[in-house]
Order: sequence, then C-alpha cells, then structure tokens
Amino acid sequence: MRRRIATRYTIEEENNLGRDSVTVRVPATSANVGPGYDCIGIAVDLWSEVTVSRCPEGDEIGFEITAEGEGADAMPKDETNYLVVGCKAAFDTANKPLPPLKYHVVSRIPYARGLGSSSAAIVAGIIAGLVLAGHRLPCWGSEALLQIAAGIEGHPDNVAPVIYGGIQLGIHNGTRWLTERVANPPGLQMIIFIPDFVGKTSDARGVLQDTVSREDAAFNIGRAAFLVHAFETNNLDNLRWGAQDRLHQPQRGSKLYKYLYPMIEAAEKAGACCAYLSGAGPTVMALTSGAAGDIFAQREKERTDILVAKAMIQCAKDFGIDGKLLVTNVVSEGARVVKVDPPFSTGEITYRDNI
Ligand SMILES: Nc1ncnc2c1ncn2[C@@H]1O[C@H](COP(=O)(O)OP(=O)(O)O)[C@@H](O)[C@H]1O
Ligand SMILES: N[C@@H](CCOP(=O)(O)O)C(=O)O
Repeated sequence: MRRRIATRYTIEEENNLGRDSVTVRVPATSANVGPGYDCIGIAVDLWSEVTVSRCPEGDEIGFEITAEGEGADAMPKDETNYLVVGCKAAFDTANKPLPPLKYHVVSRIPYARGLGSSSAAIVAGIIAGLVLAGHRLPCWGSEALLQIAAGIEGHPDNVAPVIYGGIQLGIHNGTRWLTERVANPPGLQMIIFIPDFVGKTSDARGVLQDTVSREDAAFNIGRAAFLVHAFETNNLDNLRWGAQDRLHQPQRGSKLYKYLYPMIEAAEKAGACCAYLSGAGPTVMALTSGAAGDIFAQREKERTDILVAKAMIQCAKDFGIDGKLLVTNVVSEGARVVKVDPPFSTGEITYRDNI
C-alpha cells in the first residue's frame, strides 16, 4: 500500500526525504554516430524499466536482482551489475551507506548489442539511488548526474543521451564532462538491424589501434562538423557524408563485423540518409527521413523505412547472420522516474504519471 509522507513537512522538505521504492524508465542509445567516436550519441525510443526497493523489515532474502526480457539470464546478478554500481555511486554521493535493496529490471534494450544497455543500467541505478536516498544533485551548469554516470562508463556518448534524450555531443574539458543537445530533425526514423550475437564493448575497444594518422584525424573532424551541421540545418542529404568515419568502423568492420560496410551500402542505396555501426556493434543503425506523423497512417510509397529495412535484412541473409529488424524513432526525452513510493505528488501539486 502506498504511504504518504506526513503533512508536517513542506513540499521541498518532503521531496528530500528518502523513498521506499522507485521505478525509473531509461532509453536505449546509439553511440559513435558516424565520426563521433566516444562523443556523439542519440537516444532511441526503446525503453527499459527498473524498480529498486528497500528490503522490508524481516525479509530473509535481502539483496536480490531479478530480470525479465532482453539479457535477463545473462546479466550479472551480483554487485557487479551496473544497476548496483550506479545505485552505490548515488548513495556514496549522498554520503549514506547503501542499504540492502531489491532490483527488478524489465529489460527491452538488447543486451551487449551496441544499444547502450550498460549505460542505461548505470543511469537507472544512479537515479534510483538518489531518489531512495533522498539526495538532490545540482544540475544547471554543473550537471552532476552526468559527471557520475560518465565517470563510471568512461565516455559520454551513451550516458548523455540516456540522461537528457535527443542527440547529444559530449566532451571532457580536462576537469569535467560537458554535453550539448543538437537539433533532432523532425521525421527522422531509426532502422536498426540487431544481430543475434553479443558484441562486448570491452572486446570491440580492444581491436582499435592507439594512434591515428593526421589524414584520418582530419577526415573525421570534417565529417563530424558536417554531421552536426546537417542535424542543425535539417540538411539531411549531407548526413551521408557526415556519417563517414575512419576512427573505429574500418577496424571493427574488418576484424569483427564483415557485414558492416555491405550493410551500410545496402541501406544507403535503398534510400537511407546514412548508416553506421551503432556503439561498438554488432548493431547497424540506418537513419531515414520523411516520416509524417504515425508511419502507419502514411502512404507506403512516401516511406523509405520498408525498403531500407528489407535491404538490411537481405544483406544479413547474404552474410548468414540472424537478427531482428526494429523500426523506431529518435526520442527527445531522457531517463525519468515513473513511479515512487511514497509519491512526490501532494494534494496541491500533481506530477506527470501521478508520481
Ligand atoms: N544491468 C546491466 N545491463 C546490461 N549490461 C550490464 C549490466 N550490468 C553489467 N553489465 C555489463 O555490461 C556489458 C554490456 O555492456 P556493453 O558491452 O557496453 O554493451 P551495450 O552496448 O549493451 O552497452 C555486459 O556484458 C555486462 O558485463
Ligand atoms: N564509444 C563507445 C560506445 C560503446 O557503445 P555501446 O552501446 O556498444 O556500449 C565505444 O565505441 O567503445
């Protein structure tokens, strides 16, 4: 049963009290957009939900992680799970000991496929921990949540869009992580081929050389500028050039994912604005434009998603790779609390979803 916090507290005081249970929704993300290795990422309209609750008094099981959906069996069920790592970081920040907690994940983000399941878990854990601990972070100008999350993950291209949604440009300025939102052109769709096999980011980072030539660096700088300009000006024809990369795709393509360049070529030939390796792979992401409102209400001859999807599926077949094809959108909103006990809403103020 939902308990309410006694009315002797002001709303501000009440919101800073710890909670018993919280549910956080976190989006998938597509990092390394084209040349944006370790810095440009996009939030994907595909969400997991994590509930973290304090163990009730007298509970004999104590700490527990349960999961359903994508990667439910494979994900760690001990303190190495990023949900716990994130939650612990939040309690550390609040200067409070981590209490025994129960974690339940409804996982819809494909596990270790290049769609940011690990960053989603880190951010969900941090937000859940902050709410349970009743601790508020400064955000405007200092973006403390980003500092904690990127500090754990080591790069901002997944965690920034998980937190803020949309298309994010993240850097480290030597002291702290910064991220900025880039315009999300209306009608952009994501056509995503997700192979059935796992590709761990740690392994895929291992195939990259430590140095790059001046020519390749210049190539990527120009492409990254073109990419951001294309998003900002809605000049989607330029995404084709803006998504080209020499920093990680050629290495990962030749050593790990032979289908990568043929699939990019097939998607672009079928009408995609661009295609690239999502995160560290094995997923391939194609972006198409022209979705007007709900795509199912749009005339098929005006849609490119079906042709691009078919071309990517055919390419996977040619390479003997099983997988699934998902069509979804860029999402402008990031992680959020969807349920909390006791709730934040009072008799006076009701928050979205009545949380
Ligand atoms: N809650 C979690 N969800 C997903 N991955 C987790 C979680 N906790 C720890 N991990 C680790 O993160 C790895 C997945 O991350 P990664 O290889 O970067 O792929 P992804 O692209 O899905 O983020 C797993 O192999 C696992 O070792
Ligand atoms: N910049 C990182 C991105 C990893 O993304 P993921 O979704 O595969 O975890 C890298 O290339 O290693």
